Amino acid sequence: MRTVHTVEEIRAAEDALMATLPPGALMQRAVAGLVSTCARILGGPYGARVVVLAGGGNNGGDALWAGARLAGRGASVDAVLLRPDRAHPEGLAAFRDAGGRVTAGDDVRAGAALARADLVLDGILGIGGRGGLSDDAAELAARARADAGLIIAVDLPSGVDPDTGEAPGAHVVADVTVTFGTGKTALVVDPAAAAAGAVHAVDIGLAPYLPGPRTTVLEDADVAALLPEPGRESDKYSRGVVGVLAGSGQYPGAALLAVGGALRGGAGMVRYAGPDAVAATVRSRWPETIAGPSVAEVGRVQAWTVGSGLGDGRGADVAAAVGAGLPVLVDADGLRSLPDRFAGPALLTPHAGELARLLGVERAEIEARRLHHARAAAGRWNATVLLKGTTTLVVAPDGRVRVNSTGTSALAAAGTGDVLAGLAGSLLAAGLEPLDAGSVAAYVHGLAGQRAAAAGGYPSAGDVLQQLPAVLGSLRQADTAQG
Ligand SMILES: NC(=O)C1=CN([C@@H]2O[C@H](COP(=O)(O)OP(=O)(O)OC[C@H]3O[C@@H](n4cnc5c(N)ncnc54)[C@H](OP(=O)(O)O)[C@@H]3O)[C@@H](O)[C@H]2O)[C@@H](O)CC1
Ligand SMILES: Nc1ncnc2c1ncn2[C@@H]1O[C@H](COP(=O)(O)OP(=O)(O)O)[C@@H](O)[C@H]1O
Ligand SMILES: [K+]
Repeated sequence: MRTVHTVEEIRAAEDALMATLPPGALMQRAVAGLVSTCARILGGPYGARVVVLAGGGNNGGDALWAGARLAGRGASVDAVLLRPDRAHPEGLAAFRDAGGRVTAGDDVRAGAALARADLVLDGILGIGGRGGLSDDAAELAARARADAGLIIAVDLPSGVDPDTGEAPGAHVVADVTVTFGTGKTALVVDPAAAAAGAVHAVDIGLAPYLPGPRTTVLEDADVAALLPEPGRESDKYSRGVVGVLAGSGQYPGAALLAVGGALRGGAGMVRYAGPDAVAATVRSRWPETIAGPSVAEVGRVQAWTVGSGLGDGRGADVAAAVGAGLPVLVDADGLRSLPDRFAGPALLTPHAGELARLLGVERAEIEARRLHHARAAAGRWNATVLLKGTTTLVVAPDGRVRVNSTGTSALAAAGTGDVLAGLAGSLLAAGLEPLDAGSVAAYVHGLAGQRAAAAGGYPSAGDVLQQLPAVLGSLRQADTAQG
């Protein structure tokens, strides 16, 4: 599991750790990790042309120290100081001692150095940054992106907001970010995360001083441990019966995909509530499905998945499923019929457009502040909110956040959301809490998208669905091998 902490938590942990170390030792740990990543990426620093962009704080200090070390190993290094009056004194002295050249940001030599750089180290702002670069820094960042070979951001790409994942103004767009101690929200939540590139973490010994993380990124082993495992005594009821209220005459495919997602996700049984014609289509593909005309008449279930492709005019059925006192997942058209607040476990699965409609804001505003708005909806409806997109977020009303790392644009195909709704519904029915059900489903769904894409061409939702057993099988196998 990868952890994410707030700037306040990181600063408190750094203070506690630094109190046990000689002055400057913590920064040297960070610098050692940064230099070894740079050296590895450069294939050896000897002869490389490096430019350090250094702001006036400790982030600039890291970059200047790293520049000094790289110069000591034969690199040709220039430092561009954005705040010459506040440059990190020890870092700057070490840099000069190692033979590095120093220029001011407005010097023409800065542009020339960037134009021939193999590597630019972005040390303009770190966790002290408030988001948005000043005009001179923005110009250097743009030149670096246009002209230089590779940009490595120190701790995080300068100009993004560390704690929100928002990018409110100009910012560095890095190829790689070398981050220290723990993850930051800006490294996992878009749009900021898109500017971080590949993230390498450097252990500086902070972990014992950090609190339990509110935000995490699940990995294979975490997901495998959370997946329900049918035991010898299991029957179809204990594995979980999922009620599916999805699809319509207009969108019968949504019913097929949601039922398929639930069955392939491990449900012991699926009960489908809907019109006879759609039910017949569902049963021709999934003959094991039990069907009934309405939520009230379909029989007992352990959780409901409602809304995918449902169309208009089914509000009473949605209300019946939501009011059944069971865990419920609400997707797509079901989101038009939400109660004032949920009293029991609930998982809402909007994409940005649906969340925009729910909250009465523009879609662009949701995309710019994804975590903020997912949190707002989770609080407003007392429900876990899974906000779909390039990086899917799952936010519980108590403030815990899971960020999905397996997303792929291969999932950008009609109907993949219906598969996700069925899959997550099966996990709710198996007894997972909404945060676990949503984050495990998003993870597995992303891996299925990757596998489907690897098989070639442009995968359809059906192709993604078809990969679920293989994904679940390999996660379980890895878990068994580890355990
Ligand atoms: N502590 C440790 O032991 C370790 C720390 N480490 C490193 O230190 C980094 C944090 O360093 P930091 O706290 O000095 O802040 P940093 O990000 O360099 O910003 C400097 C100043 O810039 C300013 N400023 C803010 N926003 C701005 C904007 N938009 N545009 C222009 N200026 C802006 C603001 O000053 P102000 O303007 O408020 O006076 C702010 O204080 C951390 O990310 C990691 O790299 C590692 O070495 C591990 C050990
Ligand atoms: N560019 C992308 N990168 C990663 N995942 C994506 C991307 N575009 C879409 N997805 C995923 O694809 C699924 C689409 O779901 P949704 O928007 O509900 O579509 P539909 O209603 O057609 O099924 C979601 O899981 C979403 O996170
Ligand atoms: K930086």
